Amino acid sequence: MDLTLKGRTYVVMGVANKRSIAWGIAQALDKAGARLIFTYNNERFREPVEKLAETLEGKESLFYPCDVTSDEEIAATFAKIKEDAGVIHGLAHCIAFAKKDELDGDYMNTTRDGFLLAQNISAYSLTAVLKEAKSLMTDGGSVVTMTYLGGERVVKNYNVMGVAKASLDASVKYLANDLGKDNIRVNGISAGPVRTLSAKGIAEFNSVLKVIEEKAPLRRSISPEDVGNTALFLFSDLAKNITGETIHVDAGFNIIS
Ligand SMILES: CCCCCCc1ccc(Oc2ccc(Oc3cccc(O)n3)cc2)c(O)c1
Repeated sequence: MDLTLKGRTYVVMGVANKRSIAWGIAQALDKAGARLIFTYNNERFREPVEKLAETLEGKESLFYPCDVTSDEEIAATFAKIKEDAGVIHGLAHCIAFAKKDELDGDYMNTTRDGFLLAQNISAYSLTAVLKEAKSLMTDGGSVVTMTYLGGERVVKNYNVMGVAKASLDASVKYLANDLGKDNIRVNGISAGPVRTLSAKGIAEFNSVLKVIEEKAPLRRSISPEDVGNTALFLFSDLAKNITGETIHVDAGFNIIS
């Protein structure tokens, strides 16, 4: 029983650039010997992701477009992955979006469109992806998605994304229940603030990062590598009886008021 993923294949969804949490996860899985399959939202991301993948130890990475708002595209992408790779052993879902102007000010300003968009991309997409991906996990599997404290309690400005993360957190549990009989585990990682491309969409992000470094029990911020290491554990056999769980990788910030 160990942390090696040699001979296993994982899908990593949501690498945008070298600062992405998804890239931290990819690097950890690569170091553990996994073969990686990357999906990206649109062609704009294909080249940067392929360039990053060239720096990995593993040289058999595969790349596919996947706009998670399209059921047809998800089905087509996983059909191609099934054709090209056959079996996958897990999937990292690092995808979320909300309108920038709804990540600032009063939550009450959320529009019906903005609410549904955030739910569609940041929460339902995990269910939509697993509908297609589960049939490729014939050896069982492990699924990890990214969540945040703002879905458990009010974090200023996180607003509509917090409600979407609450929806994602509940989805993790219902999906874990449905997929347990197929020996597929579903867990969340609740990461502390990381300075990513996505974080740029949140008002006053920098001040939240500063508060963490001053108030978190461990008095420091976290890195994509920290998240990658926890994801590696959740994908490994060491976590074989953990499902429906969310692990906070946030220097302990979630335990304080
Ligand atoms: C006020 C909260 C500070 C800590 C936020 C930590 C965090 C950082 C980034 C997170 O991921 C996203 C992903 C998409 C997203 O929506 C965006 C991002 C950029 C532009 C845009 O129009 N929408 C907002 C946050 C996330 O879910 C949580």
